[in-house]
Amino acid sequence: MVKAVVLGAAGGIGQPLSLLLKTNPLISELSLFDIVPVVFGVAVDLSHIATPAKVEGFTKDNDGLGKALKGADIIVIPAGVPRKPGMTRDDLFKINAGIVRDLAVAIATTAPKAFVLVISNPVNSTVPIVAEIFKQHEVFDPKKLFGVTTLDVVRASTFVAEKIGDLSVSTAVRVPVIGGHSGVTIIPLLSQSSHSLPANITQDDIAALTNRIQFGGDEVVKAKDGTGSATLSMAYAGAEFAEKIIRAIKGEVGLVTPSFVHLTSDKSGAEVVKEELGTNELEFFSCKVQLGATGVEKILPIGEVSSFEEGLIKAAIPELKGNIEKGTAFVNAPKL
Ligand SMILES: NC(=O)c1ccc[n+]([C@@H]2O[C@H](COP(=O)([O-])OP(=O)(O)OC[C@H]3O[C@@H](n4cnc5c(N)ncnc54)[C@H](O)[C@@H]3O)[C@@H](O)[C@H]2O)c1
Ligand SMILES: O=C(O)C[C@H](O)C(=O)O
Repeated sequence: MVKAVVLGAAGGIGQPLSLLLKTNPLISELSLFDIVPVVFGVAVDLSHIATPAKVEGFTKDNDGLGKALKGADIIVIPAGVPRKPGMTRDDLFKINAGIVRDLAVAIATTAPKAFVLVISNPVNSTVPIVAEIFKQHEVFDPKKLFGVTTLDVVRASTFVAEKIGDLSVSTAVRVPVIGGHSGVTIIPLLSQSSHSLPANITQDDIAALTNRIQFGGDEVVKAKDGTGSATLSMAYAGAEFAEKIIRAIKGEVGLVTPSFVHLTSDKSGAEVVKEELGTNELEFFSCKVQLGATGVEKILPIGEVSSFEEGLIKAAIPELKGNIEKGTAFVNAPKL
């Protein structure tokens, strides 16, 4: 029995993500929470699909959030505002930081043992916010908190397959994307791609491909022209990541995926990554993570990278550090 919860379930990501989770036969209960009442309609609509999950919708009324979260195994958070053209993900902090903080408080008090998957931007800051709230409530388990960076991985697979000239290989293409989830903090390791790029590819092509993966979100924001950012591809990526977590909970071994996780100081493998990065100053980093039934089983080394990628890593560290500290300070700043 697996209970999954979507917070922000009536939104652009929330609705298709809830649809994909409803079609996942591993989920037995699906609770949908949003602040807008259309979430009830979304839940009724999905409840007619002939798959095992029992679906229910909740708003804030009558402690809906508490009821939605009760007994949750996995909680996915796409609640919050999306970008418009000209905005950075950090520009969303002002609104989304408070939304994510309040949801984290509810999780800490109602479902502290659940796996928490954060989609709301800016991920580099919202994940630290959740961690700090959990620390304050003494329920922080770094193995169970994930920033969802899967869309970067999905984009990398697609764009590499396009370069190869065969989209049919895209689901098999594996490109680790590490770092964070915004602009230069998104670090695709094309040198570690499971599928070789065409032999005639130049360093300029690699730089252009890297840039497209780093700024793929902007491509969608521009195309949607003021009406939002990636929703459908994000729902696909979120459902894929959630499925991996659920399969791991159910005992499947050997699942590896990049995710923005806490670099704990235990023997999880984080020490090796810190050494590779040449800094102890990052509390979070998107790493290749080996999943187990209790969450992050092992953080895998970054491994061998090209000198171009080494430059990307160096360039990402200061921005990532600032984003993480901003999230942490938001929770811990003294109240005046
Ligand atoms: N991690 C990623 O790769 C990634 C990809 C795409 C979008 N995003 C982010 O996901 C977020 C959502 O994007 P969207 O396009 O679905 O936006 P949206 O505006 O379409 O939907 C957001 C939903 O959140 C709900 N909401 C707002 N406050 C809430 C609260 N306190 N509790 C519960 N629900 C609440 C809204 O009512 C709305 O239904 C944005 O911050 C966006 O930047 C992240
Ligand atoms: O670009 C955005 O703001 C949404 C998301 O983070 C994305 O990568 O598509």
